[in-house]
Amino acid sequence: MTDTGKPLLRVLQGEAVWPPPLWLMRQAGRYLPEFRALRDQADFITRCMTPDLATEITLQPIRRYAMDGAILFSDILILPWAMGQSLEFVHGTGPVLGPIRSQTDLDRLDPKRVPDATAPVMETLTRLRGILDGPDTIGAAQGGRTTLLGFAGAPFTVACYMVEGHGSREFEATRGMAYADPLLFDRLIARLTETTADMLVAQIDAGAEAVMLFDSWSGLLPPSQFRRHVIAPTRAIVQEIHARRPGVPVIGFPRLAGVMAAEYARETGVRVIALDTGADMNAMCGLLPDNVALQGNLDPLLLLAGGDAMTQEARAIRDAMKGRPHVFNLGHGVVPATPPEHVGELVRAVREVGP
Ligand SMILES: Cc1c2[nH]c(c1CCC(=O)O)Cc1[nH]c(c(CCC(=O)O)c1C)Cc1[nH]c(c(CCC(=O)O)c1C)Cc1[nH]c(c(C)c1CCC(=O)O)C2
Repeated sequence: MTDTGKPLLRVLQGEAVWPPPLWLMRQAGRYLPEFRALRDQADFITRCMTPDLATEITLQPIRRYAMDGAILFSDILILPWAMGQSLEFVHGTGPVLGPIRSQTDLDRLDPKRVPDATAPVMETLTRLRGILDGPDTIGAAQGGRTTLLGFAGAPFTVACYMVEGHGSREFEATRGMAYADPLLFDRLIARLTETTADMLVAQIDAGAEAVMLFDSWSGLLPPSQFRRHVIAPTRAIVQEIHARRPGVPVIGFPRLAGVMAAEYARETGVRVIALDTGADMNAMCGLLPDNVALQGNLDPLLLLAGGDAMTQEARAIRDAMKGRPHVFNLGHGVVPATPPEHVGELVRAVREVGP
């Protein structure tokens, strides 16, 4: 099958496809027993940096559910780690980093390290693309339908973890720094903008057919800060990718951005906007240019609950988007307690079209 035959890639390029292609954020993860089995073999960073393991983990949900998209198994915090920031994933706590609070801290980071440090990630993408499009593996079993997605965190969300040094609900140290030392914060965002664009171009060269920018905490910012730290750097990254690798779609996920999501979609140049659970997809359609595709947005907790309520809501989202370029997905990641059978039911419900 040629590239243009992949349903997800067609939608990412602006075409309406029925029924819509689907994949799920965090589709490779703790809810899968086969993921938990590999989890004991190595710590999280080692799993991301070992092509054998990262390739296998990426493919687990593709084997089970024949998803239309395979998203690279990695993390948004691999970029600061590759620049030299200390990073550890602590069981039960999440990521812990040596916080960046001064120009001296920022100067210690070295963007020149990124290509070497992320070489195993690129190797993983190249292997995945070979398998997904290859003749005698799961690629063939699924008719080569699966699109390979690369990703990065968007600068603001990555800066949240870099400055705070750990996860948070409010990221007060980060948002405080943006006001108290705007030049330092701008320099951090600028450094992330450049390194993120370079890393995504490298992911495309290694085999990614589209890339996604996760801006999970963009919704914490008021409009003026949202324009400065979310829209402007995202636009710069999208322009750089489009200039250097024309035609490769970028998916943007400005989580919790509310009404600012419309301005984001218009101003950044993303081909696809991923909407969170709280967004009204229909209302958003009216605010978007016709050539911007939508992705989303079933509540991950409805997937956890399963049953008729889930399949009905999934079909309602799907049917409301009929005729528009739409990628079916969740509004945020699969939660770890989700029964894998519910994912199977969801995939069947979205793919079954009535007479
Ligand atoms: C904010 C953020 C991070 N990472 C990511 C985001 C943006 C999306 C979102 O808002 O969820 C993105 C991400 N993280 C991971 C992927 C892989 C691809 C996928 O399956 O979606 C992607 C795309 C793997 C992961 N990243 C992480 C795990 C769990 C690691 C484990 O326990 O094995 C996985 C599968 C760890 C991680 N990584 C991060 C946190 C806060 C944590 C700890 C919380 C948690 O455990 O869920 C940072």
